[in-house]
Amino acid sequence: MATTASAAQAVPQTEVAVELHGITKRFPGVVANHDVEITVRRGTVHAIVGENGAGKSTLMKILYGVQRPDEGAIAVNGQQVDLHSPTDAIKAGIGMVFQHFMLADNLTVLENVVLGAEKLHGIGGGARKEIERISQAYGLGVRPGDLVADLGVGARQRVEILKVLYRGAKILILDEPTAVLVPQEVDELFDNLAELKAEGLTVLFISHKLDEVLKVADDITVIRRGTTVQTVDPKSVTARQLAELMVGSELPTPQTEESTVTDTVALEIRDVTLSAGAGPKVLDDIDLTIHAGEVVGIAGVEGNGQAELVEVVMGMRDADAGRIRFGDVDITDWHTREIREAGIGYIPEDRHRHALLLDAPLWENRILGHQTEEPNINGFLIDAKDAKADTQRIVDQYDVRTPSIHVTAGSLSGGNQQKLIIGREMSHAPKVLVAAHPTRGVDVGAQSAIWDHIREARREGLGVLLISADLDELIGLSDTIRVILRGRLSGEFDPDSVTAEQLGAAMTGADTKEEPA
Ligand SMILES: Nc1ncnc2c1ncn2[C@@H]1O[C@H](COP(=O)(O)OP(=O)(O)OP(=O)(O)O)[C@@H](O)[C@H]1O
Repeated sequence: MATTASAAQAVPQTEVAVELHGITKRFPGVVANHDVEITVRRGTVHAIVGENGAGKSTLMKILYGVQRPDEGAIAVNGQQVDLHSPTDAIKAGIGMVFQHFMLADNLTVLENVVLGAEKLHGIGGGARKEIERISQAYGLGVRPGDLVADLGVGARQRVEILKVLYRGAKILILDEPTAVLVPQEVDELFDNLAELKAEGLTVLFISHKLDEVLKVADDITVIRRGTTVQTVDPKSVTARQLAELMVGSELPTPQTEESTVTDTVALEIRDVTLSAGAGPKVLDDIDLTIHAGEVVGIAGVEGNGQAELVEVVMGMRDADAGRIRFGDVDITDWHTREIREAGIGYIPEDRHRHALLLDAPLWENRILGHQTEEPNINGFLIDAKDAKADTQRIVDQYDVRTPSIHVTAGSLSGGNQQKLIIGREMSHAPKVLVAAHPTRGVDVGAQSAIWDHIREARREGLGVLLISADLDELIGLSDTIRVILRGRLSGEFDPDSVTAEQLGAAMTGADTKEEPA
C-alpha cells in the first residue's frame, strides 16, 4: 500500500493549499484531535475518512473557524492564519458546504446567494452576472432566477457550492456531500469537482462512502481516534484496506443470510392517500405489506412522499383515506405514543428534532419516547438507576464512543448519536421497526454492526419499513425494494438482482419519463 504521506511532505510549498500542523483539540473527557498533520495539495480533491467520532468534523470546523484548536498551526497558501470565525475563514478563501442545506425555499437562487454578501456585487444585475459567470465557469448549471423550492436535491447542493464560490472560496470543505444524492447526481457532483480542480481550486471531502472516495479523491487521509494515521494514494488501496486502516484491525467477512420472511403480516398499509391542498397528492393510494421477518426498503429521491408515509404510519399525520393495521389491530387513528408502546420502534429522519434532546445526558435520552416502559420506570416513577444501567449496556453493545453516559447527546459525534438512537429503539424488542435513514452519517464498520443487529431481530420476526437514500443499504438489507415517485409506489424490485443504477433510474423517473417531485 503506497502512502503519499512522505510525498506530501515533499510537496513544494507553492503547491500547498492548506497545511494543518500539530492540531490538537480537547473537549471535556475527550481528545477530539491529537497532533493532526495534513498537507493538502492545491488543485486536488483531498478526502478525509475515519470512524464515527474519529474527529473529522472537529478538524473541519477548526479549518472553518467554528472551533479553535488548543494547539497547532494552520497555513493557507503558505501563510499562517489565525481563524477566529467563519468570517476569518472566508477571508482566507475557505468555504464550507454543510450536509444540511441552509437555503430559503421561498427565495430565488439569486436572493439566496447574495443574502449576507450584498456588498460584493450588489443585489441586482451585477450579482446576476457574477452568478452566471461562476455557474458557467464550473459547469454548475445554476440559474439565478429559479425558485429554490422548485429545485431538486442535487441542484440545491450546486447552489450551496456556488454560494461559497461567490464569496471567493478557493478551498471548499464538503461534509458528506453524497449522502443525499442518487447515483446519477453523485456522478454530476464529481464532474463539478473535476471542473473546480481544473481551475486550480481545492476540495476537502468528508465521506463514509469509501467506494466514492476512491473514485473522486487524489489523496486520502485516514484519521483514527483523533489522529492522522496515513495519507494514501487511492490508486494503491481497496475500500476494504481503507476501512481496515480506519478501524486499525482486520474486518470480518460478511455472512450471507437465508431469507427469514414469514407469511404473518406485521404491518399492512391499505389505500393510503394524503393530499396537500389543491396540488398533486403527496401519497397516492399506497398499498404495502410487511411480513414478520421481512425488511421492505423504500427508495426515492427526497421529497417524493417517503417522509409523509413514515409520519402517517407513526400517527404524526392523518391520512385522507386508507387504513393501517399492525398485526390484526387497526391503528389508523392511534397516537404516536400508543403506536410506539404497542411495539413499533421508530428511527426518525431528523435525529436532532425528533429523536434526541441534545442538551440532556445520554441516559435521559435513553428514556425519551419510552418513559412509560421498563426499565425506565418503577411503578409510576422514573427509575433513573435502571435507565442509567441500561444506557451503559446500549453504549457497550452498540459501540457508542463516549467518555460516559453523563455527557450531553449534543456532544457526541453524529454517527454515535445515531448508534444510541438505534440501540434505544431496538431495546424494546419492537415487532415492527420504522427506520428512516438508520445509518446516515454512520461509518462502514458501525453500519455493518447496525445491519447485524437489525438482521438478528429480523430472524426473531421483526418486520422493517426501511427508508434510505443509501442504495447499498437498501440492496444489502432489504428483502423487497419498492420505489416511491410522486407519492406512488412502484412494483417490487429484487435486491439480489437489481443494480443501484436501475434503482436510480426508477427513482428519477428516467425509466418511465416521469420526473421526481
Ligand atoms: N462540542 C463538543 N463537545 C464535546 N465533545 C465533542 C464536541 N464536538 C465533538 N466532540 C467529541 O469529539 C470527538 C470527535 O467528534 P467529531 O464530530 O469530530 O467526529 P467525526 O469523525 O466527525 O464523527 P462522525 O463520522 O460520527 O460525524 C467525539 O468523541 C465527540 O464526542
